[in-house]
Amino acid sequence: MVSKYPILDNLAISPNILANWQESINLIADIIQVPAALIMRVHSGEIEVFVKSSNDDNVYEEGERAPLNTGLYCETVMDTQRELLVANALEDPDWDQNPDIELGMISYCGLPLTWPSGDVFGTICVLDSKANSYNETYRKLIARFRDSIQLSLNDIYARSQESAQARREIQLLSQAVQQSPVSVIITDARARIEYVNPAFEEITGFTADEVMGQNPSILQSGNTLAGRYRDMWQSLTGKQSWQGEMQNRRKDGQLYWQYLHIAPVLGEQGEVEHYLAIQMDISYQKEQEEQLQQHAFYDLLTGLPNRALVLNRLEQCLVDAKRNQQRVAVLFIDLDDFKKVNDSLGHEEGDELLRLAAYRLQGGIRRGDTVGRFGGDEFVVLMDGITSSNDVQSVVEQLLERFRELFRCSGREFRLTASFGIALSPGDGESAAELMKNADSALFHAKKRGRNTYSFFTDSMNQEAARRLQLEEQMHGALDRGEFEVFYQPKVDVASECITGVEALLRWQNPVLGSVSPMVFIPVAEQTGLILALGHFVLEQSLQQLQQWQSMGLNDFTMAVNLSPVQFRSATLAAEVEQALAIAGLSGNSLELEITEGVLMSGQALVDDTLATLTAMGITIAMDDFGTGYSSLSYLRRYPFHVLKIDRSFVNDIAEDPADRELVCAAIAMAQGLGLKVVAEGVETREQLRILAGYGCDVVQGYLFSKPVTAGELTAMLLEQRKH
Ligand SMILES: Nc1nc2c(ncn2[C@@H]2O[C@@H]3COP(=O)(O)O[C@H]4[C@@H](O)[C@H](n5cnc6c(=O)[nH]c(N)nc65)O[C@@H]4COP(=O)(O)O[C@H]3[C@H]2O)c(=O)[nH]1
Repeated sequence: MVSKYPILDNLAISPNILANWQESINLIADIIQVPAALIMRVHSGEIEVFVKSSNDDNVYEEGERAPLNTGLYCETVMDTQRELLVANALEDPDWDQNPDIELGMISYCGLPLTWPSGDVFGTICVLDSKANSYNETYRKLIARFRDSIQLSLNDIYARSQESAQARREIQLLSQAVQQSPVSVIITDARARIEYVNPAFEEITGFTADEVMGQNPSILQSGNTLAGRYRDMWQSLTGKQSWQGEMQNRRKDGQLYWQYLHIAPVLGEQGEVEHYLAIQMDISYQKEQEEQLQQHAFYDLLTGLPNRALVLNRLEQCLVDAKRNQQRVAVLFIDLDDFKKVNDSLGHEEGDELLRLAAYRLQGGIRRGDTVGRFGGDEFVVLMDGITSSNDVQSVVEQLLERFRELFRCSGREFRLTASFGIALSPGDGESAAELMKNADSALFHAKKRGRNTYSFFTDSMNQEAARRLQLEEQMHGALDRGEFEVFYQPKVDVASECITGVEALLRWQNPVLGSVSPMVFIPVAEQTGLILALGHFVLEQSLQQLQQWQSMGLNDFTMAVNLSPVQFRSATLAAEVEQALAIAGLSGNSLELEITEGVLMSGQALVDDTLATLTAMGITIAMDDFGTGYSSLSYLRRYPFHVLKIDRSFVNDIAEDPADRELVCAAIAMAQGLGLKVVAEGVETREQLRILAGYGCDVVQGYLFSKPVTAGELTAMLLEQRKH
């Protein structure tokens, strides 16, 4: 049956409140002295005796229900929502038929009870078996009890609303947990699993049933450091939450990375009742991270630690070494002439060779030491736990030994050596930066000593490095400041002792460093790249000078200009020379270019092409410093040389040293056999000249005739010669 009022009869009334109401109803019955005081509760189509006064003569039974629409007093109260007072039903034609009369109840006084929502609860009422007008005091009393019951109803209603809200929230939360892509585990206080969500099942491969009651340690991979678990339990037993990364194992044995947030759930007394763990599978992120790490800290070509990681490890080694009162060695390694080999090999094979060199280094160091690649052909070895330099020396010698074996790459064999610079903490530096710098200086020194060797750092190298730095600083902008000047040294025909040519030699006069030898600044300019601008300057200046001399009628000699191997790496060299000749208005016949073995060793096609173009322009090509390299002879045959310049180191001792004499004699004979003109450098004495003339040397150059001089001085010399 549909109720005629909005009713809310499903809300439970707690036993506490019921007990309260019972007391109130008993009190009302006592005070007003009636056989029945009642709280009635409406249901759909019925009304229930909800609480009744417990006096013996009460004719109503608790829980007893009567149908509505039967003319009950209470129904009228509920209908009108007002107080009803019937003093004597028997005498009241409106009430003389009501069902309570049958129970002997002929008077009634009642008030409505409603929920705060407006739904009807029922009534509070008193009934008497005799006529009763319920004076003002009684009616107020009933009203006061009604108000108090009404307050309870308000409370019950509010709380029911709250718990309904809470229920809704819990429902929502549990749905969220169920559907969450994040794995959720709830355990009891002893870490036995009580709940896992579907994401857990999916990530771990375990079903909820399989893990119930188990410890989450079933997921452990054995790869997470014990310290991490200790750390976690320390937080949890301290009732703190913990978060971190762990590597776990799925049911099928596969490893995965997870980010874990675990928190204790505390009871009302503050004791741990559960643990709630949330896990995210971060394997993918981890993989990305590792890749980034790999890129950031490892060299892609060789897989060795890169500069950043090596420096990092060095810092760490230095801290440990200080604590243990031990030393750290830094070995700076550079592959000798790798550039040339690389140029002749091509990129891929060059890379392969670097990888092979990296393996050799790796195979020659002690376990625990670090080999890193600094870029290019530079490597670094870090050795800790060193007590003396002997420890390092034996390792370096072993490494040099490993490099003695030929490298095999693309079916070819290569000899590739390495130079080592060594610095040891704390003597050669306390910081990573200082040690690296000093190992680098030592390497520079080893290179200067002829490569394929090693040098320990010394203080004098420091000074050398400082000087080099100063040199670089001063060289910067020196060309624009006009600090460079081209000097000229005559070349003299042995038979006539006439000047048949001049060699352009660069001079640098710096306000801070004074006069700097080209032996010193040319290698630095080659390394910094400044040689390109310097080379261009010399070419331009010397050709313009030659043009001036020619315009003065001094035209029966050539101009020799030195070219650095670095200039030969530029594809535009031949064009540059051609342009300089054109600007000076000269033909190629008046120019001689002196190149060293270094240019040819790289063996690249570019060198062949450039030399061919230059020769085609009528330019004379001279091999400079003959005798100082190893393969000069084969190069002589292979390339289009016109002139051979015998290095002054052989000429120097020619009068005293029979071996040098032999060598020079053989060189001249061979050059002549190949149709080359021979120029001997560094002739200082008549005796040397006599010997050279005896061997058939064509031209000499040296202090005997003149040091390199300014253009003005040489003009005077040329004019003087013309007179004779
Ligand atoms: N002791 C002694 N030395 C003599 C004698 N006659 C000549 N010399 C020196 O021998 C060197 C000959 O030049 P180099 O072998 O081409 O050797 C040159 C050359 O390799 C390089 N260089 C000089 N100018 C240039 C340049 O413009 N470009 C390039 N790429 N290199 C240059 O620097 C080197 C040294 O140049 P310099 O100091 O001018 O030294 C010059 C010259 O001054 C002598 O009788 N006794």
